[in-house]
Amino acid sequence: MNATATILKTATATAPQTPTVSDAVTARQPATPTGPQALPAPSALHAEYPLSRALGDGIASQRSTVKRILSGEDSRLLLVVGPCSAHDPRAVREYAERLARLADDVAEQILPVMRVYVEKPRTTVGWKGLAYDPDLDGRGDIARGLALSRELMRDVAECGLPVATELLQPMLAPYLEDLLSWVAIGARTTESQLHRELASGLDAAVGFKNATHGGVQVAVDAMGAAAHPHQRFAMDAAGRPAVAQTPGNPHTHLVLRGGSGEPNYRADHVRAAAAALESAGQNPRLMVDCSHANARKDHRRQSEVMLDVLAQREAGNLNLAALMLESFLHEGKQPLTPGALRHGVSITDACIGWETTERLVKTAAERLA
Ligand SMILES: O=C[C@H](O)[C@H](O)COP(=O)(O)O
Ligand SMILES: C=C(OP(=O)(O)O)C(=O)O
Repeated sequence: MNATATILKTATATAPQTPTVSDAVTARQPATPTGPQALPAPSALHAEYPLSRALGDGIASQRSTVKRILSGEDSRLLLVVGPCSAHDPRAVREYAERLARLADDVAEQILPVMRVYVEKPRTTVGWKGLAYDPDLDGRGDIARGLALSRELMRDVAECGLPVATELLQPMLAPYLEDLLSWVAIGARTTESQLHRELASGLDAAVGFKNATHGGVQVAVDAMGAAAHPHQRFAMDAAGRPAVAQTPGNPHTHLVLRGGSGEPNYRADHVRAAAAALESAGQNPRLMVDCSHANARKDHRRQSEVMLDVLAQREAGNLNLAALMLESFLHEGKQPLTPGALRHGVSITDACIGWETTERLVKTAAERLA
């Protein structure tokens, strides 16, 4: 019996109702070790899903627009928006089409960048994202996950939207990084030297989140580390282990996401964070993540956070350069129950639905006009 069969059988035996993938993951028995299985090299995936010259130029220009907003040369608001995780490419494409239309409507005030998050960092265990487990069944077909992720990001970029993702597994970056206009290093990895080194070699702007317990200094330190050149362990385009020399990335910023269930988006938090950045000689312009601990894990509170931040901006605090929203076609979240998934609903963190998103983004554009 292979490992998949063991996982599902265990879950069925222990759970009286339909097993979810999370059940399967938590009920997992020690897997029989198998030898490593080969993955395609980054160059193979690039050849299968190439970037046209026009798309490559478009992404280069989107990256520099993002950087200009973060440095204050462009006074628009950067808005990283989209599903918590991209579990269903069809629903993500549908969302991208809607967002691309909305982006045109608000282009004078806001630059929407779409979340296409194909890796999820987990607090303990759980589904880890499209790149790891595209079939949502715990088998972990990473080769297929990488291909679907690249194809999906390319399709989103083809809609004219800049693409954002969290980079979690440094080995995954060479497969996707040419498609990215903005990158997050998440709250669980901002303190990691590997992720700081990774950020130091990226051409896209990088947001470092404050730690899950709320500490902001780790992100300030991360910005300093990422601005430096590094020699890092890497994988070359042919998939061979290599030493990469990174140039250092001066285009990084802080993301306030709240910590230990407490928000940190209010004016006093923003002032304190900007002061910490300035005293470290770093860019004080930052992003507020309206979700996660800033919304106390309640997606309905994202609007409240966004409106508060807009009011701070109207009051003159231009350090508030960017916002993040977790939003999908439909509101809320659902358990990962194979065969019973609702279209366009998150299977990780709860999201606001499309109508609320559209209303909020249009309201923001009117207020910023
Ligand atoms: O954004 C997503 C989640 O907050 C993050 O991946 C952690 O999720 P978990 O606590 O459900 O594992
Ligand atoms: C995992 C995420 O955020 P954080 O690192 O803030 O938990 C996310 O934005 O998907």
